[in-house]
Amino acid sequence: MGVRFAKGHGTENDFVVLPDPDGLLDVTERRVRAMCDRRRGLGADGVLRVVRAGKVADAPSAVDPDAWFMDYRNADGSVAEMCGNGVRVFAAYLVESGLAARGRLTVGTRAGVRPTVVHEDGSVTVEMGPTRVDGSSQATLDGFTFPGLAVDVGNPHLVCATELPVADLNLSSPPGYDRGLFPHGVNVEFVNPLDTETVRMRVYERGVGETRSCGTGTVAVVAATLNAVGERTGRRRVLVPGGAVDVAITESGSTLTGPAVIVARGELDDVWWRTADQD
Ligand SMILES: N[C@@H](CCC[C@H](N)C(=O)O)C(=O)O
Repeated sequence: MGVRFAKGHGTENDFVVLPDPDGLLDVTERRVRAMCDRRRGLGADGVLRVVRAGKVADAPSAVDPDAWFMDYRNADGSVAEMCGNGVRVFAAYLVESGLAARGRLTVGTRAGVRPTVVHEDGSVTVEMGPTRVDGSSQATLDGFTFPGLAVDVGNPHLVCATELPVADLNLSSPPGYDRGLFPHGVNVEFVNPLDTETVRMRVYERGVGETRSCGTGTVAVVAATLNAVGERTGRRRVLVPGGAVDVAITESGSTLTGPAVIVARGELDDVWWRTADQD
């Protein structure tokens, strides 16, 4: 019997979903890298293990041990605190698999509890928690320097608004950043504010590379965009290469609304799973 999986995406930020309610799977860094590899594996930006919080050693104590926990890994095998698009796909998976009813449900993450609503049209709203603007910094890319704002959304972001069209940037190699300020790495967003309702963004994700969307990144971008015009609350539509999401920043937190799609379900070959840990 192979290892069950599903494949899903949220605005083309794609994930392998691994159902493992009792925490029995040994999801090693090597296996994550192999699953996410687009040639020798299934191909994905990350892995979402679906497990009861009580079975996860580093789940925060605020998460009910019986709650579903999103054990998120980046494509390079590293663990990250939060993944906004991942929570939408995770919630859609729970509903489509009969593990939770459509409507309100709660997802545990390393950044804390994320209340979520799966809507009738398949879109998902996630309460993303508070955002924290941590001050100025800068990124470098292709010989250019981009002033930016550090924003924490449970995971670290550096948001760089620029007049250069983001579509023209070369994100084939990682942007440089201040390693003193971001000792554990950072997700870097490049942003063109378009009008008072819309911004366009591209992202280079820590542990992955350029992705077609980053949910926590879109929230960081809206927090930084509002900060730049002296506002603490507001909403924006964020255009990403993989589609569009809607973000609201309120006095008490933030929400992210966007699509979530389950593409396929299947089984990883047993021999492949065993050998994937040996490379
Ligand atoms: N794609 C995600 C963010 C995933 C984690 C990130 N790469 C990190 O290391 O912090 C999202 O949708 O938020």
